[in-house]
Amino acid sequence: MPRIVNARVIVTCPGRNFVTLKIECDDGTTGVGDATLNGRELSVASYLTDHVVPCLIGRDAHRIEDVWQYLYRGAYWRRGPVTMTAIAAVDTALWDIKGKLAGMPVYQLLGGASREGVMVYCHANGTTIDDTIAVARKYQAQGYKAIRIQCGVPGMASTYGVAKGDQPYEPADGDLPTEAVWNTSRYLRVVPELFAAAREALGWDVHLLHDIHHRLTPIEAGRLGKDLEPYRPFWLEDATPAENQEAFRLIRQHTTVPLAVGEIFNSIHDCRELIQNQLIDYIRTTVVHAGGLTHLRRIAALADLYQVRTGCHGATDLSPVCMAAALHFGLSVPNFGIQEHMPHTAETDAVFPHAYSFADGMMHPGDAPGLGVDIDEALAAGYEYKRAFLPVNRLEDGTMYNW
Ligand SMILES: O=C(O)[C@@H](O)[C@@H](O)[C@H](O)[C@H](O)CO
Ligand SMILES: [Mg+2]
Repeated sequence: MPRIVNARVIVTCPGRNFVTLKIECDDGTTGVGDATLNGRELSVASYLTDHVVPCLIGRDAHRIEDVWQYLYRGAYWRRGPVTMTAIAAVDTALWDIKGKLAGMPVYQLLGGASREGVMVYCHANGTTIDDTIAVARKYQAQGYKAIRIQCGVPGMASTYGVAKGDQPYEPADGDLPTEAVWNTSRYLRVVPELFAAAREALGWDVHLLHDIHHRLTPIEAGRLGKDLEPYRPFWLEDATPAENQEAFRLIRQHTTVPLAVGEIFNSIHDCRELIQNQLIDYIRTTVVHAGGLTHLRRIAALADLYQVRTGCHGATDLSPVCMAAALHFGLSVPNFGIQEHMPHTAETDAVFPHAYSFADGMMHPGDAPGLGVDIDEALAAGYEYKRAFLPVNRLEDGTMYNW
């Protein structure tokens, strides 16, 4: 029986902060789990160091389900992004260990491959519509079959999803939260123009996605959905804040555009009504924030009953460890929809050597035993944590709004 003898929480910042849990067994086998929560990294690092790691030492690393239940029920204060990210890191690391001990890639342990590869979507963004289309053309030429398009809003200094200059897009951009300003009516005017231009330039053989990022009311989202129907979006994401899952009923009444939600969810309870009432088409929960592979499989199994497909979050503030785990999951899960893929920087990839690969619009986790990813601890040690907050967002009259 592989007994857990050590677990290290590694905080590193190769251009942006990542938190990784590395679990070590008495036979030397190790496993890694992503524990990164953008803007709240140290909360999870402390939760793991102070409240989880002491309870892991001496446990049987094979008992993934029992450890999951121990950490979930044993916390008493259930759920929440910090707790579920910490549990996810442990869960992911134990699946990595189990795969290594079995000599099999994790997707084989999850039931084997259900497809040849995992279709991914990338991000095309630009200050203007033309800039966005130019980036989208580049990705289309690289073979991506699905592209998320986001552009600046005329009259607004900045907007969600649009990088500054030629820097890679990184929202956590300040030692304290930067303040953005939002204007819904300007936004509602430019997005249909963006989609019209994108269809004109890119044609119909590419999936086009868009992230509203929690910024519309349900009826405004219904309006935008209606306006975009002629352009057949693959999905509209985070149309409205989803704490009130019922709100999506109103959007559904006004548009047939597929809806995706869930990157900020951390358990099945956040999405149960949305799924059971078929108020969404894709569930975005991901390995690192929704309790790991063990819980994500439960969410996907519920979604499958209601013809809801997966669309896991995959931004660059989720580490390559999460990306690897998501690809094993995406290769195997029956109701796979699509996987987000924002390529990490070379600096980050060097810290997290991995086996996953991209070709012809799809990714594959590789066949290395376990997850096929690790953390180079010596390299990681050279990148000191640098506090960074996600922005806040206000309306033009100063009212706090959703970022
Ligand atoms: O769909 C997405 O990728 C976005 O919603 C993310 O970029 C999100 O803003 C960040 O992950 C927040 O840290
Ligand atoms: Mg999003």
